[in-house]
Order: sequence, then structure tokens, then C-alpha cells
Amino acid sequence: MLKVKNLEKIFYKGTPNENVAIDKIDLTVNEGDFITIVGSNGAGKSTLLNSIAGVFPVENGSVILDNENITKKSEYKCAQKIGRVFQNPLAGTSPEMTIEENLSLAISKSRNLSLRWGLSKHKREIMRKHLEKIDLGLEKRLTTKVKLLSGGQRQALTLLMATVANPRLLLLDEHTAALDPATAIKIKNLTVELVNENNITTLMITHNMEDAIKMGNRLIMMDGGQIIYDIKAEEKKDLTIEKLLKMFEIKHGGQFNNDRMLLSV
Ligand SMILES: Nc1ncnc2c1ncn2[C@@H]1O[C@H](COP(=O)(O)OP(=O)(O)OP(=O)(O)O)[C@@H](O)[C@H]1O
Repeated sequence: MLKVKNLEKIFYKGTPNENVAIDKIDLTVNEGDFITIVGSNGAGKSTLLNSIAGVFPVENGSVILDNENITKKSEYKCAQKIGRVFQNPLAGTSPEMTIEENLSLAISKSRNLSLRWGLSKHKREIMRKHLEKIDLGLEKRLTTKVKLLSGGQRQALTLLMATVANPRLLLLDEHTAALDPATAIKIKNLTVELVNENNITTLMITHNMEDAIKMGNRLIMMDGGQIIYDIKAEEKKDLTIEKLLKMFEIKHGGQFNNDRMLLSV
């Protein structure tokens, strides 16, 4: 459903600071894949997701989603089919708007409805049902402004908004990294629940190796702008952190250099 072909992203091209962040990557993602992405610092993980999401133009290659070439589409256009959740819980929701206004926007987007879909009783009922799923009591606080929510509550709402819009693709960029450990676990469980329930094809960057191994059906390891390993279902089942680190060292020719990942081991 997603084909990334010969993708190349170079920052500061033609200057002394030229930086090849994505080095001719090929990646085929199948419908329903839940791929975790790990890698060294500066490996190009976020740049890969940003390139897919149309955040910036790429130098070469293409991104094909559902047989449509979206390589040159704007971030705004891509967002109609691609949901995203970032590390920062403050991104992804509008702080001055209420929970119901934020969620309403996401639902309207999925159904191609205008904002005038309005906040009818029926719609509030739908939103309450969605919010009940995240089990944080937000269904009783529909008119609370989002800026008053905790980081975890806000991230849960962002995740719900990203999935309720029925995206073809969900991109998660270390979306639990800024949360306290207990909240991070809740959001990870919620992620698996929402992704499975809606069968959403997902790419998730994580600095937590255990999560990368446990979650999803496929694991990609990046280094130096390239995908150095693409570990599929069966092989992934037998994977351990030690094996993963060893594999990295073999390809990279040196120790794994992502402090946050190593600290999470
Ligand atoms: N907007 C940008 N402008 C210039 N250079 C960038 C930009 N985004 C990323 N880079 C550079 O591209 C390279 C890849 O960065 P990227 O953020 O994709 O790595 P990453 O694998 O997500 O790293 P980390 O795990 O440290 O977050 C790095 O050298 C980074 O400095």
C-alpha cells in the first residue's frame, strides 16, 4: 500500500554542510503492517517519516500511497490520508479549543465534512464513545479546553484524533518519549488497541528497543540514512535486544550510538 522508491533527502545540498539524511531508500509497506523503526542518532528516522508526510521536498525518488504518487504533495494534502503523532504532546491538538472541538475537527476530516457538521447531540454521543475507549475520563470533560489537560491526556487525545480520522497510514515519531513511564505504557497499549481495532498501517519510531521488538509485526533498523535491517514477523519473534545490538555492530562496524536507546535497555 506504500512504496518508497529510491528516496533521497539531502539537507544543505551543494554547500559545505551538505548532509545526505536519506540515502536512496527502498521500502515496501504492506496493508496492515505495523513497523517499528529504530536506529542510531541522526540515522534519518524522522526524516524518512517527514519525507513520506510531505513535510519537505526530496531530491530524488518517489512515495506511492495506494498507487498514487504523493511525492510532491504538500504536507496539508498528505494529511488527508496520513495521521501523525509526535513526541511533543503539545503538537497535534489546538490548546485553546475544547476536547469536543478538537475531536470534532478530526472526525470531520475523516468524513470530508465541513466544520458545520456541528456539535449535535448525536455527534457528542459518538465522541463520548471514542473517548471512553481511552479510559481517562475525558468523555465527561468534553467542554474542557485542551490546554488544561496533562501531557498524557493530551497525547491520548492526539492519538485518538489521528486514528479516528481513518488514515491510510499512521506515522508515530517517538510519541511516548516525553511521557512519564506509567503514562507511556498506557499510551503504548492504547496505540496497539487503536491500530489493531482499525487495522491501520503504521510506522512507529521508538528509542525503546524492547518496545520495538514487542510491538508490531516488522522492525526496521536505520543507520546513515539507509535501512540496514528489515526484520519480518517470524524472525522478529526470536529477536532480543542483545541480538539487535550485535546485528547493528556487524553492519555499522562499531558500537550502537543512540544514548537514549541504550539507556532504555
Ligand atoms: N530540517 C532539517 N534541516 C537540516 N538538517 C536536518 C533537518 N532534519 C534532520 N536533519 C539532519 O538529517 C540527519 C537525520 O536526522 P533525523 O532527525 O532524521 O535522524 P533520526 O534518526 O530521527 O535521529 P534521532 O534518533 O537522533 O532523533 C541529521 O544529520 C539531522 O541533523
